Amino acid sequence: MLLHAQALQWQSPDRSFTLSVPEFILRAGDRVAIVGPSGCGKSTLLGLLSLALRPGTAGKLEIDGEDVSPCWNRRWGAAVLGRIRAAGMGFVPQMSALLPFLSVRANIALPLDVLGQTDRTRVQDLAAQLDILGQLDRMPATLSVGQRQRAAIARAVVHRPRLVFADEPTAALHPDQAAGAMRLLFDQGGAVSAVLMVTHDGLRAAETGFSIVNAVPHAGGACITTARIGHAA
Ligand SMILES: Nc1ncnc2c1ncn2[C@@H]1O[C@H](COP(=O)(O)OP(=O)(O)OP(=O)(O)O)[C@@H](O)[C@H]1O
Repeated sequence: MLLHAQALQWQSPDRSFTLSVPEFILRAGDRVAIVGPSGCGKSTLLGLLSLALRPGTAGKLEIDGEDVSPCWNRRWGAAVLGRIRAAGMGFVPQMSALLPFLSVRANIALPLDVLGQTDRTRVQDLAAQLDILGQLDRMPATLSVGQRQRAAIARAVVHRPRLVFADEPTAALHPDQAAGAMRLLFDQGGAVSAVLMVTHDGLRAAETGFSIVNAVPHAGGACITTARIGHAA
């Protein structure tokens, strides 16, 4: 299993919202789309599973067979989590969050730089596939929202991570571009990687081949599990 979460919980600081994740499994080759109403905890789930948000004390999260839960409570933990993220994960944030002081090309290449990889043809290839070749040498502030979103998609997959997380990656795109971008995410890493996407476009996700998981909202929170798509342990 690439990722196995059990009994994870997250509570907002004011305790008004609790997300519970009884079980969530991503295996190599999985392509999963989370759908559900605004505010029900979809981004929070991505934050938890991508090691950006600290879960409550109970529960367990294994990445590639390694239990990372203890990292949250140890001094050395942040470095371990950082290494796992840098080498094995890619993330398309809801707001594209490109670094404003780097060109689009340098933004996309950033994960390669962090890992000490020098092959730049991949940056060019992804930019061509996402139709932003002409934007590579511009600064993020000069791009449209949709162009920035496509650059963020390229940055998330450029280092061929085994776990790709994407938070509404096509929200700002024209339907034709959205279809292409979703397909590109779907095709990333083939059978050795998993892609977990949050989207309000469940129809397109299903057409592309993603398995759909519904967040189940309830008073004061929501529950999200992959058990229902046949991944019970
Ligand atoms: N710091 C915070 N304090 C209080 N509530 C918070 C905080 N952070 C998040 N929440 C609550 O957590 C819930 C889940 O938010 P989240 O962003 O995960 O929802 P979402 O399903 O991704 O929404 P959307 O589809 O609108 O992006 C929301 O109801 C939000 O109000």
